[in-house]
Amino acid sequence: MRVIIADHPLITHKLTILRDEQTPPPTFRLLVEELMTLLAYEATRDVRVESVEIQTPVARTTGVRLSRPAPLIVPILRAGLGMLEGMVKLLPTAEVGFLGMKRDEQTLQPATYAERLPDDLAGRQCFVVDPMLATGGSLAAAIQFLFDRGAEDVTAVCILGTPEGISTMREAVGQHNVTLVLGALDEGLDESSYIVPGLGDAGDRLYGTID
Ligand SMILES: O=P(O)(O)OC[C@H]1O[C@H](OP(=O)(O)OP(=O)(O)O)[C@H](O)[C@@H]1O
Ligand SMILES: O=c1cc[nH]c(=O)[nH]1
Ligand SMILES: [Mg+2]
Repeated sequence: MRVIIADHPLITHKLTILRDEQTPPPTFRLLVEELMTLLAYEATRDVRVESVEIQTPVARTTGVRLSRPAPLIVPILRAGLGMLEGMVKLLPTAEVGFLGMKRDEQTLQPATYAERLPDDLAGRQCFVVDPMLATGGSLAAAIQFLFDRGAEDVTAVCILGTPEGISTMREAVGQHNVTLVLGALDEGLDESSYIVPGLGDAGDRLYGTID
């Protein structure tokens, strides 16, 4: 598994506001979307393209367009939904699948409550988005859904990650072709397995506390 940690002052600047407990939900939502767009630049570096010939007002030239089949973006609900628009903006022809997952805060096991994915993902480039890679259980379970459908090329994008989450992912990924893009690598987990320093519960900060 290839791990890319974004190292850019604009990302760190936006992350600092995102982490601040005083930042209200409307600003938080905007920043999550903007950070996704910045991280998408790294995450789509190897997106598949094909040549296309066009006529400019001056000359004929060869450019590229996104190859078919279109890439698949999979946000992990709830919090991943906050990143979807930022990714779709850069990949407007992409299709979108959904996974709904909730980490049990006692056992730390992810429970899947929604799944809407194409049956066959062979040959599709897949992009999974979720702001938080904590223990790694949720993201590992999510990419297993994709492997089970034949996906061979998966890029996961998280705003924050931990060394523990990366280890879990390495084990889950094995020899599959997976790239993990992080906005920042944080210190680790606290006694409740929240990311430190982190930003708290991303889903709650985006959409409110519902449990
Ligand atoms: O790496 P893990 O230890 O599995 O934790 C990370 C998961 O926890 C959060 O979702 P949560 O379960 O809080 O659901 P939510 O998005 O509905 O708030 C987050 O968005 C990840 O999906
Ligand atoms: O720090 C954390 C850990 C899991 N889920 C979150 O939303 N935040
Ligand atoms: Mg949550």
